[in-house]
Amino acid sequence: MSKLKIAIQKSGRLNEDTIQLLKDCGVSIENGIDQLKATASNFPLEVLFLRNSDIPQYLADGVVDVAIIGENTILEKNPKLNVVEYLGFSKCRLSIATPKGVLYSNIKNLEGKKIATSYPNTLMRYLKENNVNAELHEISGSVEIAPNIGLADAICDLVSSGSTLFKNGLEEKEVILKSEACLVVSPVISKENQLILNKLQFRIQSVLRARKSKYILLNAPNDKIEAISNILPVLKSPTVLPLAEEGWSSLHSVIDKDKFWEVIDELKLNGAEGILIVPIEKMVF
Ligand SMILES: Nc1ncnc2c1ncn2[C@@H]1O[C@H](COP(=O)(O)OP(=O)(O)OP(=O)(O)O)[C@@H](O)[C@H]1O
Ligand SMILES: O=P(O)(O)OC[C@H]1O[C@H](OP(=O)(O)OP(=O)(O)O)[C@H](O)[C@@H]1O
Ligand SMILES: [Mg+2]
Repeated sequence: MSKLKIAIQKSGRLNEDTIQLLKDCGVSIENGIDQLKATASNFPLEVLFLRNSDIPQYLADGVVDVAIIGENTILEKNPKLNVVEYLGFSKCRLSIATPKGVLYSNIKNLEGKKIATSYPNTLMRYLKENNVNAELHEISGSVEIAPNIGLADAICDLVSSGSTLFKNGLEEKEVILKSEACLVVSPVISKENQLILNKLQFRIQSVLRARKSKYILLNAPNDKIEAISNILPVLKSPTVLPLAEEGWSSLHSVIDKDKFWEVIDELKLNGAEGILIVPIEKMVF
């Protein structure tokens, strides 16, 4: 039977969350520490542990069928590749930064300047769109040091908390793109493996949906059920079950995990009691 070949990062920022996602999808992969290839024991999947920068080419050539990788790497190496799912982790942005205090009102200020970056293609595209000519210096890491050693006037690199910029006396001036981990498919995936990918993607979607949601249970007087149902930011109308105590019911529903705190006071004002919020493992539609 055919196996879907998936590329994931060998080690680094994406590795742990990627393996956790596959685990949450019920896919068990056991690889020794130095092993670069592993086979799932309970799903037709072969996992290749690779360097991020090599993955776009392997996708284009069909050496792997699919990959979990930062969208920033795809946009830099091969923007034509097809992103089929955003995965909600490794969120960061690609930004232009200059030394603190340097005046900067817009991208035109970079005309004729030197910019150090690990993202020359993405940056060049952005500069071209804005009709700016600048000199790019490609560096593979520690880009933030470039202005301090006189190598560049500005940098273009990934930012998340901003602490690397801060530590190097730099200020973020312009966001070029926002990125997160995503699922990317090879343009030459076989029909057979596309069917396996559909199954994996269905599982991923169920896991991601569950991560965004919580299950809410609360007790309420019967005459308040309608008011409370109207407040709850739910997918469908809640399940209402009678309590042993006359005139009271229990309401159950699924809510967006970020919206709960916005409505808690209103729920209480409308008589909700004994509110429980519990995690959901999978949400299958
Ligand atoms: N500070 C950050 N916060 C959140 N996500 C980040 C951050 N830095 C990088 N990322 C994301 O994680 C991905 C992997 O980054 P990492 O530094 O682990 O690998 P790399 O050095 O780019 O690649 P390679 O696997 O080739 O060594 C990046 O492409 C980006 O999508
Ligand atoms: O805004 P922050 O939270 O400080 O994160 C930004 C830093 O994180 C990444 O580097 P990483 O730590 O992955 O090191 P690397 O350059 O060796 O990949 C990125 O290249 C920045 O330097
Ligand atoms: Mg990095």
